Amino acid sequence: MPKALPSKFLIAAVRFTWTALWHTMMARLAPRDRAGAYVRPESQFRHQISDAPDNPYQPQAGRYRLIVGMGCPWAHRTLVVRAIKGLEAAIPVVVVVPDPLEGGWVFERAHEGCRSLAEFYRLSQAGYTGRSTVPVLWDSQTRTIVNNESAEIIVLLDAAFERFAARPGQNLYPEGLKAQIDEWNSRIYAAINDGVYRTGFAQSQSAYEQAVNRLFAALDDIDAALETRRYLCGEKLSLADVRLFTTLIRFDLVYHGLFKCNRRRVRDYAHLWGYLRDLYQLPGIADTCDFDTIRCDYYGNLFPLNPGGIIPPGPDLQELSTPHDRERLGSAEAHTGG
Ligand SMILES: N[C@@H](CCC(=O)N[C@@H](CS)C(=O)NCC(=O)O)C(=O)O
Repeated sequence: MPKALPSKFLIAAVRFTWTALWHTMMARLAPRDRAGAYVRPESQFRHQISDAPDNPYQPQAGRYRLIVGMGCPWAHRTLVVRAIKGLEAAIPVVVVVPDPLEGGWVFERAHEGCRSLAEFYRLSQAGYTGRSTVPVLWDSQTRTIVNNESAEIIVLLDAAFERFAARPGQNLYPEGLKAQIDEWNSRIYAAINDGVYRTGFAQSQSAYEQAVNRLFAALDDIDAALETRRYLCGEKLSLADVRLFTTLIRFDLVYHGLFKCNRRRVRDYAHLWGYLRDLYQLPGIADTCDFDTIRCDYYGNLFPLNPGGIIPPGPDLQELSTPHDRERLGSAEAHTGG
């Protein structure tokens, strides 16, 4: 005998309780404004590494550590720049993984005597109560966090470690293109990098619709722009491409399903799909992409978005390695010099 559906009283009670709990958990996971839109907290450690004489954080090989979670798109930016510049030997990486019960990051192996990233933040700044996010650029000499804002870490990795880079001269933020890169960055950040989170973390229908419309309008525009230029700023790779890449590479894998960004997939776009394959196939980049971890981190750990914890296996990403035919639009190098 098939079982009857639950009674309407049970359905009403469970709906009420689950919705209330969902809003409570979402409010912790994703702070929101009054309209239910996600508001990302500000990063709090904002020092620079440079050879300015009065700066305590001087460029040195082996002194700094990059702390990353392999699922995180913001941390992924720093790994991509590290790979493009050839800074693997100069700046070792320390990996953290999500702890589903604690709801935060923990070290794969205890680091500086800390098990969790939250303890590690407090080691750097006693009494720290903000979010313990990745990426973190850590100074092992002063045992302090230099910077925990990916947008700044990638600029300083590009500029400050030139003499330790295995591939020096790859300039991802050249003087002459700064204004153009900054313009792309602000559009891409709001509508796409943060936009997928604003879509997935929306706590009202109207906040969701606003974010998802803005996201796909931006993707449509960029797809059109990429018809005639190989990269966002023309022939040469720049930081704007790096910032777009780490969201695009996660798009069909997790944002399309889990974050309800499902109007189209990247692979449905005429030019974005070839562009993504082009970036993925640049030397060293595929090694920075850990698809299993991305899938597990998002589907397995964002409990309020996926309470059943089921992790889907798809999509098949083999095609990322197929020819993209974008060489015809220009060279694959970043700017050299200037
Ligand atoms: N603005 C930061 C955001 C970094 C961020 O939100 N990282 C997430 C992982 S994808 C995180 O560590 N979240 C932990 C938390 O919010 O407690 C950056 O770009 O560096």
